[in-house]
Amino acid sequence: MLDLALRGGLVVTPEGVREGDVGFEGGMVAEVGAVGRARAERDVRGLYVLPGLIDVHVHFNEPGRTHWEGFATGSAALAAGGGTLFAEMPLNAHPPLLRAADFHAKVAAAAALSRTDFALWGGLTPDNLEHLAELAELGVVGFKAFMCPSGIPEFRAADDETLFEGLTRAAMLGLPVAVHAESAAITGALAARARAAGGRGVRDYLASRPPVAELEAVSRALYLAEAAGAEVHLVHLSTARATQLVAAARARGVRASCETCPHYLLFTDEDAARLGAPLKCAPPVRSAAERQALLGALCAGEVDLVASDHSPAPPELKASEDAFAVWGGVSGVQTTRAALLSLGLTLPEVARLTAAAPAARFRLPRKGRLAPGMDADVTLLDLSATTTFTPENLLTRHKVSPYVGRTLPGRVVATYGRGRLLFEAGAPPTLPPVTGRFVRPTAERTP
Ligand SMILES: NC(=O)N[C@H]1NC(=O)NC1=O
Ligand SMILES: [Zn+2]
Ligand SMILES: [Zn+2]
Repeated sequence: MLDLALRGGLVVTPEGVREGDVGFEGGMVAEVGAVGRARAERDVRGLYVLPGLIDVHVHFNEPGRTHWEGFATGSAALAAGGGTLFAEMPLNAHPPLLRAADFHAKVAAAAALSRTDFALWGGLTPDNLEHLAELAELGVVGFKAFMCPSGIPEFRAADDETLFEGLTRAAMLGLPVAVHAESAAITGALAARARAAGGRGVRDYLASRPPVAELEAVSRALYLAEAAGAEVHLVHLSTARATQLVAAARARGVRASCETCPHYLLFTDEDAARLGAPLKCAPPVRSAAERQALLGALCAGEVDLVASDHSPAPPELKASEDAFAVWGGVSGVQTTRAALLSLGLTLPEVARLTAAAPAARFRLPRKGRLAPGMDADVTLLDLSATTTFTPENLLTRHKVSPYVGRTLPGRVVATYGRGRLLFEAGAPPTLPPVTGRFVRPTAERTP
């Protein structure tokens, strides 16, 4: 007998939408279609039933900067946006995750506080090449490197030599390297020049990180990965041309993938000038023409997946009049699917970009699809409703976000993680306490 039957929903897979039931048993999907008897029933007629969102790029900043976000609030906000798993970046926490000794405190905190399941990225910096193997052993999904300053002094940028050596080692360990690709030489020189001339405005900041800084660094990362025989994942691409560089590299056999973020698809430089600090990020949001081209690349299948790059900070770090001094990072862990739906993407496309593709790319076992034997990670979505995001319904620790005041399509009615209720719209915030589990990637498949 099933534990729970969701009856009569519109079940979404990357292949399409079919009316049917979904049955849970022992935390897994047991049946899809017409399912048998269950101890509990939920009528979900008229609701879309999607695989839980997987966000492979968040900064929850715990331990050490829990006052910036933390696992408890970050994962609650993720679940409220339909999310069931996140992969957390190694930086902004203190210490950053650079060696085995940093791992245990982080896993303990996440296992105690996270509502959703979680995976972890290790770091790749000039300080920890000798520690990549021990991090792989502990189950990180890959290694994150910055080609420019990260904003966190204790997480140093990888010079080309470090990146090449790190890629070589990662290849031997069977893990990908995720790269923040902006040229330090270009952005550093342009920022110094602007500041010397007294530039402090949003436009000055945007001009200091032009598309060519991304394109040059993406090209370099792809060449280094190719020479090292490594898997490389280009994070938060902000231009269509960068996604095309990745697609071209893949066509010549480089094991490369890429992601973009909702803020590059929804917002432009005009919005940055108007909204200021909530929309400051690196790379920055682009012109309307660049935004349109990136959306075209996404629709043409040149982007593997979408992640939030949720990187919040306390309001006082988002308050300076100097655009260069403001913390760079967008708070968006709760809004990814609403944002994608506002762009006209179909539900199967959304399910692919936010669940099936990230699970497959990072080899997350039993995640990303609604099928028998997979984890019962499910979002119930009412597409006849909209959501207006407010400081009250955003469950993040801080409420500085470019999405505040925006009305976007759909309303998350409930989220289940391994069959347990993680979020229920309208329910008091005291849902039964549940915590997530650490997810390690499966071994690389031999070709
Ligand atoms: N350190 C950190 O979170 N940086 C992120 N913020 C941002 O806007 N881009 C990033 O890489
Ligand atoms: Zn980054
Ligand atoms: Zn990031």
